Amino acid sequence: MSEPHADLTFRTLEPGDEGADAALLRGWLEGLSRGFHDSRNDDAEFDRWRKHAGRDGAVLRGAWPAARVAGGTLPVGTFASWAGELNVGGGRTLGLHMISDVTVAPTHRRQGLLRRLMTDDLDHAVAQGRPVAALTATEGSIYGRFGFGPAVRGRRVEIDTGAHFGLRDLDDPGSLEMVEPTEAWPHVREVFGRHLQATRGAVSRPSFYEMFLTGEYDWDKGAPDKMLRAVLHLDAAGAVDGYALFRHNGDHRKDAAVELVDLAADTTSSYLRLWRFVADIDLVEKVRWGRSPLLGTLDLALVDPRVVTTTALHDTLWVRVLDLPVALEARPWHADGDVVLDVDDALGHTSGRWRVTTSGGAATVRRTDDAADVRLSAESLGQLYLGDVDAADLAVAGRVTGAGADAFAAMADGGPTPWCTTGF
Ligand SMILES: CC(=O)SCCNC(=O)CCNC(=O)[C@H](O)C(C)(C)COP(=O)(O)OP(=O)(O)OC[C@H]1O[C@@H](n2cnc3c(N)ncnc32)[C@H](O)[C@@H]1OP(=O)(O)O
Repeated sequence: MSEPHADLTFRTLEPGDEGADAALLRGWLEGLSRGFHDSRNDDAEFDRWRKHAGRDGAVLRGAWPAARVAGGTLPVGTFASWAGELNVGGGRTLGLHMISDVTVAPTHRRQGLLRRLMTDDLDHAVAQGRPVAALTATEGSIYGRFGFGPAVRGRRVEIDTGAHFGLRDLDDPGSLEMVEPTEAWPHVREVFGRHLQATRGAVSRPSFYEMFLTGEYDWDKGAPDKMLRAVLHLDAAGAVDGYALFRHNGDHRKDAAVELVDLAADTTSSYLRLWRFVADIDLVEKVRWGRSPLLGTLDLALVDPRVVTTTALHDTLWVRVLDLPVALEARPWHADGDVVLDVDDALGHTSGRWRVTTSGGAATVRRTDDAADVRLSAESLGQLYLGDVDAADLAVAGRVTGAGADAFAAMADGGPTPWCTTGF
């Protein structure tokens, strides 16, 4: 039997490398667009994409078929990754391997091409010393087999900002200023940077967020985002400590609504004042937001919680542990204890038995030959890693087993619930 994929050439490309083959890069981008059913890209779009992917230091993997009828630059598989940061709780961030742009052409689907690209890429992540990998998924059925679990969930909400909207206590010494999104951008970047350091489950933003949050270009529309608006919140001393980016949906009748694009703030009073602002916009009585936490400060500050309707609940971040001791020692723990985990990891990165000893909120983790107290898969480990799902609930579902499951759950389970407002 011949080698699998013997007819394909596997390459990695670095868009940030000036000497990279521009024709292959262009082909890679077109392969990606084809895979996601997007339109072709013009020269300006290619330049824009390359600039941002280059700034991220992205590594692009692809599989190219031998040229037959076509010119040979379009790959039949695409896969991108780069280094970022993940807040793992307890005020700590870890190096993150961020994965995106995964496509396989219809001619080559279900022949193990994604498996090959994923295996190569995770090996690369380990070689780079990145302890955790993450992605956002198009389908829930793809990534569990590779050790990723849905680790952060979020909600799409519609908020009735009419007569029933009211906040309990809003004692805000600060003020608001509407500015152009490009003027807001340096502040948006700084406030978000603090949000990343403070929020469990938050992920650093890829470079393309600048284009997206300044309205320079909306990739979905293929045009600048001329409807984007920005407001900054300033504290009593005049320093920017919060922002909201939003756009009106263009409907000036019954379905007039504001879509909240992004909102972050350093303090609760700044956060709620920004919500008050968005809710008070005239001629609009609906605000929609796709990045709401499962239960957030706004929900708890509302006089009438029923003004919030959850229109969708989704997984926002899939996580895969690559270096188990580094990952588990970085996250917070909630009870002292000592258990031996036996992890079933089909790709091998976290396989085997590990003694986890917790004391005073911190863990030490060592490889061991001792008998296991707890058994779980790499996928379950990824799912419970940030605390979105309790180990106790996974135990009830039969996904964390063994005599030490209750002890492990007591050690691992505890807030806060993670929240991620970054898509990639
Ligand atoms: C992070 C991101 O970018 S998410 C975006 C994912 N991409 C898309 O949704 C674009 C459209 N889909 C595709 O391009 C392809 O179908 C891909 C990339 C999802 C899968 O690529 P393929 O090369 O067909 O996957 P591959 O053959 O390596 O499959 C590996 C395993 O996953 C399974 N699998 C692959 N895709 C799916 C799926 N969509 N649903 C369920 N199982 C799947 C295969 O059956 C196989 O299982 P096995 O190991 O038990 O035999």
